[in-house]
Amino acid sequence: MSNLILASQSPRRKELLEQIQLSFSIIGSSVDETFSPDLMPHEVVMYLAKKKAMVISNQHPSHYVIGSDTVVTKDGKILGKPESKEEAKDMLQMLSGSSHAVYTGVAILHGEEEKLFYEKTDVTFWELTSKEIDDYIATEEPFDKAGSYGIQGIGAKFVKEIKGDYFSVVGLPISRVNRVLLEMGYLPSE
Ligand SMILES: Cc1cn([C@H]2C[C@H](O)[C@@H](COP(=O)(O)OP(=O)(O)OP(=O)(O)O)O2)c(=O)[nH]c1=O
Repeated sequence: MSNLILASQSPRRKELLEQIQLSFSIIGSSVDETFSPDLMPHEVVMYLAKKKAMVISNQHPSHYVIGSDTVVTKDGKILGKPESKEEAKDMLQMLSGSSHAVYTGVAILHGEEEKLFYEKTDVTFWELTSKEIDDYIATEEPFDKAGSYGIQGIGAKFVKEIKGDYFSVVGLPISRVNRVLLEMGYLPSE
């Protein structure tokens, strides 16, 4: 087993980490993703990232374990994954014709050592018609994604502008993950 573990069930996070040619194992971590309403968005994503990583790190303390979490924020509201078509529609209507922020938190745990960080990316959407939103929801792409869209998929056509790390919007800020692994003294091994 590789000494690097991605604690995630997200196919996107797997693809992103593969993109930078790190060798790693995957152990999905399912945790209760509820959080205190007093937390700020950056605190939420780091808290949940750590929770996901911790479950796996406790079982593999000699490994470097990466956990991550992504949310969208708009007008002070934190948007996670939609649970229904109605919720997806509400979220996309909220995002239409304006800017929102995408926060991705990352936790890298190595025994007692821990690094937590987050990236904030600003995304601006074109004005969307009700039909565009309905047609998009019918593709089912929104359902496993924070904010009800995927910038890497059909949702790309809604995006007018982005400021910050694209990969963080997809679910993992890979260049920063790589930097932090180096800082922690991570050396790849098979
Ligand atoms: C905004 C946006 C989010 N997303 C995804 C990234 C995350 O996978 C998902 C947010 O849910 P998360 O709870 O962060 O992650 P997950 O449940 O998919 O995976 P795991 O907890 O096992 O690591 O939304 C996109 O794929 N594209 C986008 O443009």
